Amino acid sequence: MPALSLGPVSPRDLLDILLVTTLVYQGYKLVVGTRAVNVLRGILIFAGVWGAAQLLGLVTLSTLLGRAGTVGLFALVVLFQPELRAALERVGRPRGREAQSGAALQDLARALERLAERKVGALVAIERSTPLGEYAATGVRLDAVVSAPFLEALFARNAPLHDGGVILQGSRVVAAGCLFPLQQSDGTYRRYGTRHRAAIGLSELTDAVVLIASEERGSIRIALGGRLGPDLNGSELREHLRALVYDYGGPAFVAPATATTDAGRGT
Ligand SMILES: Nc1ncnc2c1ncn2[C@@H]1O[C@H](COP(=O)(O)OP(=O)(O)OP(=O)(O)O)[C@@H](O)[C@H]1O
Repeated sequence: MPALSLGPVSPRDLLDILLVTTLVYQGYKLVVGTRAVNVLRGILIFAGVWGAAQLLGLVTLSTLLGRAGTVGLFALVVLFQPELRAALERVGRPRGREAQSGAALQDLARALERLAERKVGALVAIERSTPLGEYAATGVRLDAVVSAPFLEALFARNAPLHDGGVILQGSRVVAAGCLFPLQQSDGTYRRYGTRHRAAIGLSELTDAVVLIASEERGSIRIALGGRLGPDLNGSELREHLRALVYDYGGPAFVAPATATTDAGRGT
């Protein structure tokens, strides 16, 4: 059997390979940490079965999967419109935006602690890689330095912007009174109230770190990657904020290992 010859590899081929590799890696970075990663896995399985059907000459199956794939592509664009918009926004965003300062996180933790102690409900989303601009647009735009008294004032009962969520970008409060998407993909968190489900919902669609101070239970929790973490005390909250936000180097984050479900409700 003659040896397989690939011919000479030109600098243009190398550039081509390099660009495709970069494109695939950047694509991976865009979807990791969002619900799109599961869909990507589904697409790869689908493509695998389709490829195998073609190799084995299973004409009916491969035709069927081919047609379904074309329709599926359009369905994906409709289903993942928010993620696609966020991804394009992220690609076009200028680099070098303000980093999250340790002092802002300390203030945030202090505010959450005080609010939870007094059983005042609060919902705060910290932007990481996925831009939260579309959610900020549902509330009132602000551009304020993060400080504990300011955050406490925002969520104070009867304050005009206490309803809805606050969005932090770097060490600035960029919006308040924002509407987050409610979690609804499965029944795991159905028994939670809307504040918790809004936090889980946003964390499912983006890689934001979402903090909740519960009005009912006086507890603090973090929603991340579509999961709700356990109750946290002040020092645990600071530790999590340091790891998830301050030391955060990219989109590959780890969801809280001790995430709880309905079983944790009311404990
Ligand atoms: N989609 C949403 N986006 C942002 N905030 C929301 C959304 N839905 C509800 N909220 C906030 O949650 C509040 C209602 O919280 P609710 O008591 O239903 O939830 P909960 O999860 O039980 O929270 P808590 O433990 O604090 O009572 C609303 O007043 C509003 O401030």
